[in-house]
Amino acid sequence: MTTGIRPPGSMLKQPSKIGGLRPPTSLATVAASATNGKRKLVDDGAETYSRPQSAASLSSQISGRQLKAPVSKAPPHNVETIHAGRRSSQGFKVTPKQENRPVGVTQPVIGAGAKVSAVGRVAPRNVAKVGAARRLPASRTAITKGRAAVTGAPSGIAKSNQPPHGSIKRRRIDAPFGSDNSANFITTGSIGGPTLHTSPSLKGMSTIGNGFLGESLGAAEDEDGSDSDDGDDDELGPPPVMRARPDSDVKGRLKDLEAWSAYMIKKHQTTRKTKKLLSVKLEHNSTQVTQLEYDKKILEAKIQETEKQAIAVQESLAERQRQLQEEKRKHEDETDELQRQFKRQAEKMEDDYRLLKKASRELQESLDATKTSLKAKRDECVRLEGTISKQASDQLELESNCRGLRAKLEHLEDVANEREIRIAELEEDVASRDHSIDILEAKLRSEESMRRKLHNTIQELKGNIRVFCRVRPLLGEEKAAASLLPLSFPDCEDQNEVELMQSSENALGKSTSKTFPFKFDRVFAPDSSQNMVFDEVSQLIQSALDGYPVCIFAYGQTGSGKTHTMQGPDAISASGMDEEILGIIPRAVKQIYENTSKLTERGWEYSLEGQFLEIYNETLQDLLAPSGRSTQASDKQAGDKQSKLDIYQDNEGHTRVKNLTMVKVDSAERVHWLLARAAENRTVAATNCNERSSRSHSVFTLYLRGKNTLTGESSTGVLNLIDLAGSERLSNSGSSGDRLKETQAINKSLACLGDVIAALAKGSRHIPYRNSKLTHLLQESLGAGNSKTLMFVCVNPSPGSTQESLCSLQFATKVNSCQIGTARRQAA
Ligand SMILES: Nc1ncnc2c1ncn2[C@@H]1O[C@H](COP(=O)(O)OP(=O)(O)OP(=O)(O)O)[C@@H](O)[C@H]1O
Repeated sequence: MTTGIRPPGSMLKQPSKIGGLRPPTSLATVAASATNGKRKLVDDGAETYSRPQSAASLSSQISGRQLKAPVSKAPPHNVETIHAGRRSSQGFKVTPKQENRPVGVTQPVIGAGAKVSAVGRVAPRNVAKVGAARRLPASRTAITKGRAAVTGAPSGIAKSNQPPHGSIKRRRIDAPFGSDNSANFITTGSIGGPTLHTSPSLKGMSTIGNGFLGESLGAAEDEDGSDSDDGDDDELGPPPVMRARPDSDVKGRLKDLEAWSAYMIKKHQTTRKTKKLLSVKLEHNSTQVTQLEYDKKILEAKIQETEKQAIAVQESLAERQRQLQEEKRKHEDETDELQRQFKRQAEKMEDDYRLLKKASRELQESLDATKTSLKAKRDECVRLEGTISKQASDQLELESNCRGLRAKLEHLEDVANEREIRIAELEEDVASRDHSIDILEAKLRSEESMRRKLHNTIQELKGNIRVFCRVRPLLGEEKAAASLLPLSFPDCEDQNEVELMQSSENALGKSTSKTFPFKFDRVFAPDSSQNMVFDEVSQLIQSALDGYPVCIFAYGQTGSGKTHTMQGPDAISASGMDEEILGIIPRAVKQIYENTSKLTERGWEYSLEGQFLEIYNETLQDLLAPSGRSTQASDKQAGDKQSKLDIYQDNEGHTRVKNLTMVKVDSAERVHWLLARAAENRTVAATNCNERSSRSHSVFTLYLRGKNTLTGESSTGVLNLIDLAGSERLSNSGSSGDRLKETQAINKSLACLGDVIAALAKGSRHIPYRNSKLTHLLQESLGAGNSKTLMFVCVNPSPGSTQESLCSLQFATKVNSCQIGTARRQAA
C-alpha cells in the first residue's frame, strides 16, 4: 500500500487484546474441547437442549442459517431488542419464563454482521444478586479466563463441531451461573460482524464479552475474509496500476483514472464499513467502562462496608483485648493473692509443723517420762502390794484397837456432854457477870463523875491559885563560887518552906544577915527531879482534862530554871529525849493521852489542839508558824493585818488569838515536834536564843474537848503552860536602850499580872486584864473563880542572885496569899 491508509481489516486485530484475553486459536478448537461436555450438540452446528426450550430453539434457529447482516443495518440496543428482533426476524423463541424475567443489565448490542454471543440466562434483578453470582469463585475464574476457561473441560461447556462462519455457537457454563440451566449457557453467534454478547452477569459477562469480542473480532479478521481489510483488499484487489502512458494516450489514461476512481469508491465503502464497526466497538467499550465504573462503585461500597466491619471488628477486638487485659490483671491479682495465701499457709504450716514437731518431741519425752513413771509405779505397786498385805494384818490389829477406841469415844462423849452442861452453866454465869460488869461500869462512870467532883473539891480546897517554889541546883562555876547557899529548906516533912538568908554590911561595916522565911504550897529543893515536880502538877493536868481552865506559869529571874521546869533542857527536840529530864509540857501532854485512852473505855472521846506563842515587847508572835514564815515582830507591827495576832473572846467566852496557828495534837510525838518548831522559830527571831527567851513570855495552850458518847457529857478544858520572861528588877539590871525597853515591858506585864491577881484576891469588880497582853491572854485561866492557877517561882540558889530571889519569893508570896473564888467547871 502506497497510499499510507491503513486498511479497515487491520483495525479488527486490536480487539483480541480487549479484556486481557488471549484470542482463541479458533472456534473449532472451542467446539472440539467442549465436545466431551454434557451437552448434546448437533453436527450441523446447532445444539439441542432439553431446556431451556427457548434457548434451544434460538440456537437451532440461529445455527440453521448464516446470519449475514449487512453492516449498515442498525443493531438492536438491548437484549430485549435482540430477542424481539430475533423473534420476529430470526425466529427466536423466548419462553414465558424468560420473557417475564426482567433484565438487570443490558449489554450493548453489536450491530448486524458482527458475531453475536448471547447468553441465555436472564440477568438478576439487582446488583446484589449479580454480586452474589460473581462471588462464586469458580464461575468468576471460569469466566475471567475467557476463552481458555470456556475451552477447558471442567466448565462443562458443550460445543458444536466446527460451526461454520456466521453460525451461532452455544456454550454451556454450569458453575458460574448457578443451577438454573436456562442461564448456564452462552450463545455465540457469528453473523459476519463483531461478536454480540448478551449476558445477565455484569462483570463476568462483560469479561466474557470482551473475550468473545476479541475472539469474534479475531475470527472476523481471520476467518471472515469478506469483513476484514485483507478481505476487502482481496475484494478490492490490487489497486489499479497507473501505467506510464504517453500524453497522447488520453484514452488509456482516462481508463486508468476510471479504474482508480472505481477502486477508491470501493475503498471508501470499505472504510465506512470499518468506521461503523469501530463505532460499535467504541460504544461497546463505553458500556464496559460504565459497567466497570458501576462495578467499581459497588466494590467501593463493599470496601467501605468491609472497612466499617473491619473497624467494628477492630473495636470489638480492642474491647476484647481490654477485657482480656482486665481479666489478665484480675487473674494476676488473684494469682498474687493466691500466692500470698499460699505463702501464709505455707508459713503457718511450717509453724504448725514446728509446733507439732515440738509437741511430738515433748510427747515423746512425756511418754518416756510416763514409761519411767509407769515402771516406777509398777515397782511401787509391787511394793504396795507387799505393804497392803502387811497393812491387812495391821488392819486387823487396828480394828481391834478401834473397838477399844470406840469404847473410849463413848466414854469421852459422856464427858463432853457433861462439859457442855458445864459450859451452859458457865455461859449463864458469864452473862450474869456481864450484867454485873455493866452495872459496875455504870457505877464506875458514876464514880468517875464523882471522882471529878471530889478531885475538883480537893483542888479547890488546895486553892484555886497555888504557888510552888523550885530552887534549881548550882551549876558549873556556881558550885565553886558559892561555899554557902543562901537558901534553906527547914520543913523537910511538908516541904513547903524555904528560908532565904540575905547578908549585908551596916554603916559601921559590920556584916549582918537576915533570914526571910517563905511558905508555899510546895517547895522543891535543888535535888528535886522533874518527876517529883510533875507529880504535884499532874492533878491540875487532870483538872484540865476534866474540863477546867488551868494555868501553870513559871516566874523568876533569868537563869532560875523556868524553861527547864516547863519544857526541859534547852535543846529539846522532837527526836529522842530522856524522859527523866522532860519538863511539864511534854509530860502533861503524855499524861493527857494516857488518860484519854483510859477514858475511851468509859465513853469519852477527846480532841486536842495546841498553839504556841510568845509575847515580846507586848507583841504576840506565832511560834508554830510554818518554817520560814516571818515571825518577826516588825512584820506584825508593819500592819500585816492578815497575819496580825489579836486577842479576842469567842462566842463561848473563851479567849482566842486571831491568826494563830492551831495544831492538832494527836500524839505525844506531835508535842515534841511542836516544841522543836517553837524553839526553831525562837532561834530565827533572835541571834541569842537565851537572851530572847529571857525577855519574852512563851505561852503553850492546849485545848481539850471531850464528849462522852455513853452519858452524853461533854467538857472543854484549857491548859496554859507559860514560861515568863526574866523578872529582873529594872534598878538592878543596869539595862539601857533596847534592853531597858525590854525590861520595862517585862516588868510592866509582870506587874499587871500581880495587879490582876490582887484584884481577883480582893474581889474587885474590875479586873485589869487588858493592861497587858499577858493578862489579857490569860484572862480565862485567871478568871474569877473558874480557873485553877499554879505559879512556879523559880529561884537561883547562887549567892549573887539573893536579892532577885528575895523579890521573886516576895512576889510569889503575894500571889499565894490570894484566895480566888471557887472554880467553875466548864461542863455541859
Ligand atoms: N532543876 C534543875 N536541875 C538542873 N539544871 C537546871 C535546873 N533548873 C535549871 N537548870 C539549868 O539552869 C540553866 C538555866 O535554866 P533556864 O534556862 O531554865 O532558866 P530560865 O529561868 O528559863 O532562864 P531564861 O529566863 O533566860 O529563860 C539551864 O542550863 C538549865 O539547864
